[in-house]
Amino acid sequence: MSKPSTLGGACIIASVCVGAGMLGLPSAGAGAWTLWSVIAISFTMIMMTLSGWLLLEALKHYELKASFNTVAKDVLSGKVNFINNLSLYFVGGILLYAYISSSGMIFSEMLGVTRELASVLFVALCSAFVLHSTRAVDRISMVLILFMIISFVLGVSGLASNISVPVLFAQGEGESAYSAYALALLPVALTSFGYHHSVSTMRDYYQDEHRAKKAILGGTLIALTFYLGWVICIFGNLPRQDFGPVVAAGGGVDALMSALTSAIDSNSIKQALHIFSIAAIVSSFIGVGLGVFDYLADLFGFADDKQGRLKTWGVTFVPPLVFSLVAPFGFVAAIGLAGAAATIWTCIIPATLAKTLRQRAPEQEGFVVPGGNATIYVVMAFGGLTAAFHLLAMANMLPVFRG
Ligand SMILES: N[C@@H](Cc1ccccc1)C(=O)O
Repeated sequence: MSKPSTLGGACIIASVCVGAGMLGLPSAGAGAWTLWSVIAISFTMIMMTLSGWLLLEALKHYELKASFNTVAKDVLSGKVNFINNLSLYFVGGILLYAYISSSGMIFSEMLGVTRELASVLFVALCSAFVLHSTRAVDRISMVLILFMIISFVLGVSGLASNISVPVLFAQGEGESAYSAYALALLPVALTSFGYHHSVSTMRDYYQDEHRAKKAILGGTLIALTFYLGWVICIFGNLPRQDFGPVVAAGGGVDALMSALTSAIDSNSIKQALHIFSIAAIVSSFIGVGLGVFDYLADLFGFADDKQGRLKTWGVTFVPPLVFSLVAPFGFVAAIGLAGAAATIWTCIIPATLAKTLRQRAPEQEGFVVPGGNATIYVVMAFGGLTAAFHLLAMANMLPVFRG
């Protein structure tokens, strides 16, 4: 049997990363603008790669089939494990909520129906793939990814040819230095580099931590390239002050697209970007939906037959749909909140697991993340501070850009 290629695994990780987080980056980064957004996004990429590696290091003590949950159950106390599971479910639920809310807005405009009806139709149609089978999700994901790649290349290359360098590198003046706004970008950037439930899959796929490590780095590097290209192309076309209405509308993709639409003339670029944002939302909805679906089926012990799957479908999709119908709130706020919760199981818990297991087996054989215990503490601090920044921004205690 031929060995799986590193690039293949890197593509899996990249496709898990690319999603809602990426769509939220331009609105969340508008305050910090180009230079500080590039710094914040690149720094988050390094931290999130290290935290994935720490999880990989923790996994090396267990059999290849072991999952995140296996290690967490073995190492953590019942209470901490409960919090870990809760944060996993919370992140999945809030992401589904954000996808449903924004697709409701996009499709109500396209179809000329109410936002509520558009949301219900979207959930009914797209969750049907998840309800049917993993295979159906696999098939439709490939089609969507193809659409995403083509429309991204067409749209972004169109934007790239229109970049205005003075707009891109506009400098903050006097009191309102742009750097302070970078802190509020971190939670959204953290969400956009979330892939950690797939670390154990990578290890099992390569049967080797060192190759899995390369695939993870490759995946986060591909995602970083996408994100920087995306942010730079948008910031070079849409001046900072034009983000005011986008931020006021919650930073959703629909608002971003209508602002871009008035800033560019080419119809084909507009179409390509529109298709890209819809394909990205649908594929993330289905991908995250499947993850939550499998997780809840396992948690509640629902059977894998028609009736069991229908029950799992209900607990997975109905709560976020109801929330989005009764209380639709800003896209960027939801993605940031997802980041603030995701920090628990993507940074803090992986670092804790690696630390505990280094103490349990001090001989340090096999894969060890470089940097000693300093790496562990830096990742923990990054995770804790990022959650704190989101809470401070929510309480209006951090500078929040309003255009
Ligand atoms: N990175 C994904 C969301 C995600 C977060 C955390 C873990 C897994 C996935 C996105 O941007 O849509």
